[in-house]
Amino acid sequence: MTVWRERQSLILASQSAVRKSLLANAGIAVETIPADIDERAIQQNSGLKDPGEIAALLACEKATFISAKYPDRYVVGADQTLALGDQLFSKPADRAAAAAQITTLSGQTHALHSAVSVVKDGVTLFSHVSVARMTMRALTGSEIAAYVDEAGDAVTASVGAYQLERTGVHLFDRIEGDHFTILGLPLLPLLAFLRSRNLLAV
Ligand SMILES: Nc1nc2c(ncn2[C@@H]2O[C@H](COP(=O)(O)OP(=O)(O)OP(=O)(O)O)[C@@H](O)[C@H]2O)c(=O)[nH]1
Repeated sequence: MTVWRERQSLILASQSAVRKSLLANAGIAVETIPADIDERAIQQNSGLKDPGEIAALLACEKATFISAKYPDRYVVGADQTLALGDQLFSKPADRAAAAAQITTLSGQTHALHSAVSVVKDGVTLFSHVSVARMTMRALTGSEIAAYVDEAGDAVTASVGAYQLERTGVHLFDRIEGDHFTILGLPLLPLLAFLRSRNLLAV
């Protein structure tokens, strides 16, 4: 059963398995076509410093890039940034970089900005950014090493070096914000927009 009313499926311009699963589990017919854009170059050329604005720009760029190749299709783009004060983090390159990043985040509260855009025929129909605040436990070196060993290479798959719904949950004392925002997709605002366009059956 699908709740998606369009004849053609929704396109998710993302390689993110968890973003796809969030949409598919909501009963939406979705296909993934990752956008091959240079995120770091776009970010640098924009001159933007605000983590929410950076996420919004990149989400829109991904959706627009794919929309140009798929006329008459609804395309969703998403992006997530992590900020500790003025410091922005990217996905750690390897386990050692993940351990160093977690050491920096330990005992502090960082912000995850997750942005989503919907583009059709090159027109941005919807754009939204949600924020979650993540308070990490004060972790010892051996606790961080044990976490990285347990989480494995998955630590390089997300900007925070954690998957909250898996081992990452052990890193936190407190979480403020919605679960989907933390996983990288402001799902509820996206569904509200799609519903407002009469694209959902529920
Ligand atoms: N499973 C899981 N994934 C997370 C979590 N937090 C962040 N992520 C993922 O980390 C990635 C954030 O990096 P992005 O650059 O936004 O997206 P990406 O994975 O590179 O994919 P693109 O959309 O193709 O750029 C996304 O795939 C998020 O879904 C989490 O707690 N759990």
